[in-house]
Amino acid sequence: MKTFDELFSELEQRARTRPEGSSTVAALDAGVHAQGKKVLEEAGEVWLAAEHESDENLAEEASQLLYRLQVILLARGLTLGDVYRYL
Ligand SMILES: N=c1c2ncn([C@@H]3O[C@H](COP(=O)(O)OP(=O)(O)OP(=O)(O)O)[C@@H](O)[C@H]3O)c2ncn1[C@@H]1O[C@H](COP(=O)(O)O)[C@@H](O)[C@H]1O
Repeated sequence: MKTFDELFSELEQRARTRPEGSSTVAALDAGVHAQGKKVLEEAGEVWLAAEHESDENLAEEASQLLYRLQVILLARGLTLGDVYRYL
């Protein structure tokens, strides 16, 4: 189990070190268009899970949306601090 901030630190490290087989490196290399599509896809899956699926499925879809959101932020070089200042 990890927190949102811990996941972001892990993804920053993946972006820096670019290990073989990392899905984050592949997602970063895919570009902003593909990254944005994934954000929308996972957001839709969260919505559908909230309307029709179990709590467990909703939690899993939410985790994927958080991951995809972090990827798109990271690709633009933003930090979580850049986002948190608006919360
Ligand atoms: N939390 C996630 C995470 N959530 C989702 N995903 C990616 O999203 C995919 C599932 O998304 P989809 O439902 O769209 O499935 P899909 O369409 O079959 O997947 P693709 O064809 O798009 O690869 C997974 O196969 C992963 O590639 C994630 N990939 C990585 N993480 C975490 O990120 C960290 C770094 O991971 P790596 O970069 O892979 O080392 C680790 O802590 C991982 O647990």
